[in-house]
Amino acid sequence: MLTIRNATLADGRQVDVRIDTSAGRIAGVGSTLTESGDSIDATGKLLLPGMIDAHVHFRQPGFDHKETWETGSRSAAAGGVTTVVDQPNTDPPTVDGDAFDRKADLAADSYVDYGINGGVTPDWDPDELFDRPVLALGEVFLADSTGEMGIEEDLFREAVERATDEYRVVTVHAEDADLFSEAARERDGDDYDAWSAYRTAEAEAAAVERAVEIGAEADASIHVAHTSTPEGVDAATAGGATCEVTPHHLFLSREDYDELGTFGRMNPPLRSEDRREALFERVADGTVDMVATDHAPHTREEKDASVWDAPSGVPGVETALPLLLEEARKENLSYERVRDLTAANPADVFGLTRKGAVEQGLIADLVLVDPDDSSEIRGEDLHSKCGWTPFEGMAGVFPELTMVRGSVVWADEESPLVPPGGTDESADGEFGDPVGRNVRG
Ligand SMILES: NC(=O)N[C@@H](CC(=O)O)C(=O)O
Ligand SMILES: [Zn+2]
Ligand SMILES: [Zn+2]
Repeated sequence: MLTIRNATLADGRQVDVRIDTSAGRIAGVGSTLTESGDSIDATGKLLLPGMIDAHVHFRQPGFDHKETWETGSRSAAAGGVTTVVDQPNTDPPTVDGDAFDRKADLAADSYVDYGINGGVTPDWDPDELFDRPVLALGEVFLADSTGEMGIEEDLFREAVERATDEYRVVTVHAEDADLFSEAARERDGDDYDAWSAYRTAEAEAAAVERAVEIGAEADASIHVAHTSTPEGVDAATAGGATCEVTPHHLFLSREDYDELGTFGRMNPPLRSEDRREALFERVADGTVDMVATDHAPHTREEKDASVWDAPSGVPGVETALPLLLEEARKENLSYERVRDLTAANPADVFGLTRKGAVEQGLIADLVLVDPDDSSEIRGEDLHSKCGWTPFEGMAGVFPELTMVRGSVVWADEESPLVPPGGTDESADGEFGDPVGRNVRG
């Protein structure tokens, strides 16, 4: 047993939290718990449910040079993410039984819990896929992105119907390539803003509307990935779908291209400051269901290309919760909102009923934070294999301690707990053992 004493929860309650470390569960939450076993003093510290990141690309199999399950999940643990959902655009793409099994073997190296999504291409094998513990279907690409997995509408409809029969959520990459601006393609390769001019906001909104329409006809659970515009959020919400927003669309805009160059190229692209602010409002007011990172690392060498040739995608799994906690520290978001965006709502949308809250009986996925300890985000301090971040120089509040099912997977040098038999020291903390498990069994 471990007692975390006098911690502050997101709703402001100061409680003792008792953890059954062998069962990996929260044994009690209250103000008068009798201590038994080890205890740590968490006075002045914030205790949150671990972040559930519904959208990561850990790049294995096939692209180990960009990220691996070990490096990606370490980055997650150091950023307070205790569950990730990996997307199917790997090599091979996760569209059949063998590809799923291969990825599941690689995920055994994960430091945090994980779900593995199934993907859809013309040669997908749903029977084999749904014979496996697939968490959800998606991201299903309605336009090409990294991995060129864009599909036609009739196949999308078929996939939505099958996923619904299998009681799975369908996560959609909603952009309509017919509405991309071909005129923008004439702009120079170092005119980085051209990428946002090319993959238009209208292309997102139209694709979201179509996807939720098809979803409604099948009575499906549609989740719109990385909605980058207020119009996209409003179309998803109006269509009865859930949606996610990424940190890069919340904290970066077209005005950052001068600084970022191709390190600011992703799909869907960065939008105007006005749209970024309107998106932030929808995150703060509860219209947006969750923040998910779309952690999509590429190497510096790959990004060293024209805006038309560089790959799309940015890392984000380690900086998402810290950036949101910085907004809460500045009182732009409530801690309860941060908790709902990063844990309670993803747990609810993806059916992870034993995760997502600091409550007795739930799985002990926990993050301990000093809420006032803001620090500078630097790519060199982060643990992703790619070694860079688009948030360089911004402020974040990083976890002191991250726990997955009662095991310490990350402890920074201020942490009151160190991982028993931790694997190795990193510059600013220590990892425990890789304890990640498939959340679907
Ligand atoms: N978002 C991106 O720009 N890239 C993602 C794929 C995706 O989410 O579309 C990637 O896997 O690189
Ligand atoms: Zn996508
Ligand atoms: Zn993605």
